[in-house]
Amino acid sequence: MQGQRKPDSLSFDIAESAETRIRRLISEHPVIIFSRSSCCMCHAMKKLLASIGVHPTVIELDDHEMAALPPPPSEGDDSLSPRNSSAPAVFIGGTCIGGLEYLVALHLSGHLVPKLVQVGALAGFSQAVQEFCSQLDVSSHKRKVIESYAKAVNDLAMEISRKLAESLGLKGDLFENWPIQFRINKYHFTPESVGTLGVQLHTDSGFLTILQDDENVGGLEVMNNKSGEFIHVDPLPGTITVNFGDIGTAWSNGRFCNVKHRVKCQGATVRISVASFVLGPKEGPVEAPKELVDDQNPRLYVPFTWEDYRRLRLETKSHAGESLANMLISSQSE
Ligand SMILES: O=C(O)CCC(=O)C(=O)O
Ligand SMILES: [Fe+2]
Repeated sequence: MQGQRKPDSLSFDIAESAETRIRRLISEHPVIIFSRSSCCMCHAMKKLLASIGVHPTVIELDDHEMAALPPPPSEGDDSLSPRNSSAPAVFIGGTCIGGLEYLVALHLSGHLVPKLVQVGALAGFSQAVQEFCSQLDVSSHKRKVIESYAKAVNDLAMEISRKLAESLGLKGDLFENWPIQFRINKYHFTPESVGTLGVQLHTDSGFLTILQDDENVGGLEVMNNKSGEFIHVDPLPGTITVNFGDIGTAWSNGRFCNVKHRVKCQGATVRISVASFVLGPKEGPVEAPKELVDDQNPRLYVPFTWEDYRRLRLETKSHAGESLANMLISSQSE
């Protein structure tokens, strides 16, 4: 076996020197930590990276191999002590960052996350959140607040969606990569606005919405589909509102009801709400799972993508779910 097989990612070829092996591993993994076994500093580094959504490769080395690690760039922060050769070291995008102190310092300076984005180590929603923050040029404190809010809402949305699917007898991570879009609504209501609509009657176009409504100022009204009457959703601090959108109705083969709602001004004041929309599948069409289709429940909608559906809503200016009728199988066979 010696020297014949090309070593795969984490394997160790006896013919490779410690230096060659380390160089190879550094080049193959965007984020990698070298550490002696059971090191609490390595654990702390892993925890810090995991809190940002990055799960580094960790390689355990013996003392001799640790000494062969390349040093961090010399222009590092002079206030930090030089790296101890037996302490763990993290490499990002092929560059040695150094030990725990250096990693924390990089994070506190706000440079860690952009570096992780740059080397492609942040996946899915984490990357989207980082790019969103970079466009707004927000401070590192605000970036952390947005990051933790996005992560909490993302986790909650996935948990609620999973439970809803379970309630229909479906298992698995069915909504794993479905994008989530955030919207912050700020209403500047004046005395003249009282009684007028801040948001016209609509359904949300996606699968599910998590709405964190203003804790003090009411105005959200939900329509009862049967009677056409409006129900006031009064502010209740510490709670969120969850409703289905059009994709929810199509995906569930008509079992989940998209909710018509609006916002009416109740007083001259500023009102703020944060809506997080679980849209639809990232790739491929929205389609009711086969378990939701049988003789009693024939398939209602043709497969369609969220983007196409959204375009149709915009083009036809139909905001309250009317476009779903165009997607009915019965309407297409006429
Ligand atoms: O501001 C609200 O309470 C509701 C906002 C809303 O319905 C939306 O953003 O889709
Ligand atoms: Fe809405």
